[in-house]
Amino acid sequence: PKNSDSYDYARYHPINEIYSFQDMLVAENPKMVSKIVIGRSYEGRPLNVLKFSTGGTNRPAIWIDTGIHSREWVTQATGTWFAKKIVDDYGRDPALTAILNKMDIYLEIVTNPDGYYFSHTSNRMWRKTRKPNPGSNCIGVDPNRNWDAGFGGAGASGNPCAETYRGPKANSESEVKSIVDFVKSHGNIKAFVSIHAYSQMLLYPYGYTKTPCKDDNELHSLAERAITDLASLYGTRYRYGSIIKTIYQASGGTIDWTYNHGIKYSYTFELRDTGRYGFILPANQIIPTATETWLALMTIMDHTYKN
Ligand SMILES: CS(=N)(=N)C[C@@H](Cc1ccccc1)C(=O)O
Ligand SMILES: [Zn+2]
Repeated sequence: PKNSDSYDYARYHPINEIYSFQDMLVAENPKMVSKIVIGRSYEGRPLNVLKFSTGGTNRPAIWIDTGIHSREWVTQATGTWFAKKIVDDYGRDPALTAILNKMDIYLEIVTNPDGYYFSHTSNRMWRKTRKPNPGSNCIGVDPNRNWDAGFGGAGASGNPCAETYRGPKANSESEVKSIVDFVKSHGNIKAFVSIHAYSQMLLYPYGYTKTPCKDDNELHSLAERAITDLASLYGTRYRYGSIIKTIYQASGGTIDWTYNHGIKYSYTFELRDTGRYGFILPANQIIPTATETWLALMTIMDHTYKN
């Protein structure tokens, strides 16, 4: 594609096309968009983060990641659509413009590049990273069990062959450690949204314990508003609540760590669908999914901006 207008958002793209989309978007919007490489994957691919900023230094920020589970292809596609939406809506949509005049947005679209490449070339259903596990023939760690939050507890596996293998220790995966280091060095992130698929859920901490997080009430009512706004477009229905109560117990999850690190507005989305197509969501649902999810994301970002 020649530019970000001719890029086909209604199609799934291989990793090289997403990477060139990122460079295109930066080249087209040099004042607002920049690309930060926060680290490298196990196989050496750059971990690219797009930064959307209208000025200032180290402004309060919102983090969004997609594709940490590589087979959840609608999420990387949605992240690509979000990137274009942000540059298109700044200066046009009053709510987004107000947010970007005061806050920065960081967006990591291909959060597990090795897994994403492997899901295109070898195994469409690949979920984990692609780092070999010493002493095992099985490859990969579940990057949504590798965080230092209830690490190693119930809701993750110690078996390298399991899809939910937690890894030998917290932050063993560079794809995870790179985000941890970025969050720590930035120090001013106010909202952290990690986007998965599928199930149609909006989840908040905790996954590793039934004990409600201290902001449970606020996070619950914000989630309710967000999924109501999402449903307003096509009627897509989401369940919402804490991870452990809404989906299942899971330890070492991303947003449990970000929440415990002080980022109050920590959410995980599980996008479409509820199992008819599952991870193999038809490409004609990419744009509807991205568009309805944007409404919920805007609700969360607006609340963050106002609080
Ligand atoms: C279908 S799925 N794998 N995206 C579901 C996802 C649920 C979850 C979300 C947040 C924190 C912990 C767990 C997981 O098992 O990793
Ligand atoms: Zn997932």
